[in-house]
Amino acid sequence: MPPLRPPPPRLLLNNVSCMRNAQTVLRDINLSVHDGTALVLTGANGSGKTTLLRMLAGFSRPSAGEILWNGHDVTSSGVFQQYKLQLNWMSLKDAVKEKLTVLENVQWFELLEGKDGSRAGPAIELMGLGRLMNEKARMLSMGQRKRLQLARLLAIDRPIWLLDEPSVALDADGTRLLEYIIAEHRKKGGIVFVATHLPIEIEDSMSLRLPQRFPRRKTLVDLVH
Ligand SMILES: Nc1ncnc2c1ncn2[C@@H]1O[C@H](COP(=O)(O)OP(=O)(O)OP(=O)(O)O)[C@@H](O)[C@H]1O
Repeated sequence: MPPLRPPPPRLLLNNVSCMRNAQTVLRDINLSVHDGTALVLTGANGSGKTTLLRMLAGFSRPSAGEILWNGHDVTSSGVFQQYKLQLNWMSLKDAVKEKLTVLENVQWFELLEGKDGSRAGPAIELMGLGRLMNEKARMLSMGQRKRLQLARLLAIDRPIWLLDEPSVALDADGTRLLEYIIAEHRKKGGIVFVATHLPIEIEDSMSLRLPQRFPRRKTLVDLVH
């Protein structure tokens, strides 16, 4: 019997580089990402974390190399239409509709997906916003808005999560909840990318620290130490 081959990675980054304004932001990134994987991206401000997430989302094309999903280039037009349905993107621009209630904000995303809106309530409850379900979103604090974004992730339920600074503004409880939903998502085979400056506990995660792009100059912080 021939030896069993490991399954091909769900996502493969082959020598991915990115230029911005004639400067190299990312150089030769290589990653194999299988179902259930979490990757924590760290690095100084401007090191390219969001840029990499945007490329993973297919929003921008690598200037060299390729990103393959099931062996197909994610930026090729036929593939992108399918690939984008796999993605749940969460960024600092939260796209929360201030005039809608918390519930409507989540249901609206679900309806855009062609779903019936029934997952919104349980997702909001899980994220600890049950008592605010019928409040207008403009009433929410920063951390509550973040929890609302996380409720949207849960309600839409796509396999690949691209999370840019997901724990900013969350309290300790909120961060634990975030860690919990990431763990549960991975148990179902979901893939999670997290770009962060804040500590986050994700069991068996891969980590990628992007190098500082420019030699560091002396800053005020150096002068006061
Ligand atoms: N739309 C753009 N056009 C040109 N350059 C850009 C654009 N967006 C980002 N950049 C540049 O790309 C580099 C990487 O930015 P990016 O936002 O990916 O960094 P980051 O690691 O996410 O930073 P931070 O920790 O501050 O969020 C920066 O030098 C930034 O100025």
